[in-house]
Amino acid sequence: MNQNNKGLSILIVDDDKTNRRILKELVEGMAVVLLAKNGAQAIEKSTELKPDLIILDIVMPDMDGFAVIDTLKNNRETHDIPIIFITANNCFEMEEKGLRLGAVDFIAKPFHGGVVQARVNTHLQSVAHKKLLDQLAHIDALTTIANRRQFDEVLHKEWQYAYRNRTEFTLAVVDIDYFKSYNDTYGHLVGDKALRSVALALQSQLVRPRDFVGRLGGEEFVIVLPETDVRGAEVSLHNCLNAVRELDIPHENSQCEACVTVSIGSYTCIPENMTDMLNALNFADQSLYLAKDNGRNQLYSQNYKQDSKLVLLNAN
Ligand SMILES: Nc1nc2c(ncn2[C@@H]2O[C@H](COP(=O)(O)OP(=O)(O)OP(=O)(O)O)[C@@H](O)[C@H]2O)c(=O)[nH]1
Repeated sequence: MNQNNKGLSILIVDDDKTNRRILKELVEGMAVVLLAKNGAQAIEKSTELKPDLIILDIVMPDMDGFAVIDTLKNNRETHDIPIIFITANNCFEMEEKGLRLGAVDFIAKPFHGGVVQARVNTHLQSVAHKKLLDQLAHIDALTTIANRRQFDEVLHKEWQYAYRNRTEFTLAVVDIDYFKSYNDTYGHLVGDKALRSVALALQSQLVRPRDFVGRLGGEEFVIVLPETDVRGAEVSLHNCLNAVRELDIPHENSQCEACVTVSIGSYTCIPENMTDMLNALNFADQSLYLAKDNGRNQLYSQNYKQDSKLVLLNAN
């Protein structure tokens, strides 16, 4: 068993039961094994379960391996899954065709068990590395919460969801108060530590699975609350204000409290179209400006409705 590949899955596609069993026995120590006995099942399971690697037979009734790879490579959901062809019908033309269609490898039957295991292991290792790099690319190194890149992706996805399903959606921008003077007073390294604590305090208040907090940059964070109306958002965001204040990080030069606090600006709406996404961020920014202007350590909440009420909640 290769510990590095833990948590990965392999889909074995073969119309022959014995082949499926032998291949399963060969690779089951390396990853979770899924099985499909024809092309249609292979496509269904790939789309639904998103395996990390597919071992695909070429000659199968109804839909052969070439048709399967063609379908998977043309689907945005599955086109990145690496595919290894395995076939008794092996000749250079078949191998070339398979590789040109996007397969990462080609194994001829009858196969040698050790060779199959070594090749599968190599591909699983590169999947694991890719996943790790992908994770790192979406995390803010200082605070360990999501970064700007992940925020952009989440915002796009959740905005689209809210637009399609006509659900309310809240976007909030959070900014640490008087952080320049915090750095000037305590030094940049202590400032970094405070940034980390604030990030984790915000994160601790977001309990629903799709709630999201990320660092936009500097001392600014962003919160996405899908399927959340203005009232629900105000409760969560007020909790965020309190959680930061309750960290009780001394800030002797803050002009609003004796500890580190944040101001939050939010905007709640049901998206009217896909292009309004940036306007929502502008509205949340505008709310933040108003919260700062009104004395900091508070939430300023706006919503899209005609009867829009502007809410100011002090943290205390
Ligand atoms: N320690 C630390 N400081 C940072 C980081 N990124 C940005 N900052 C600092 O955050 C401060 C932000 O200052 P300003 O934009 O003037 O805002 P502020 O002093 O918080 O004032 P208000 O937002 O108006 O309350 C600057 O001094 C930046 O250097 C970081 O990664 N680490």
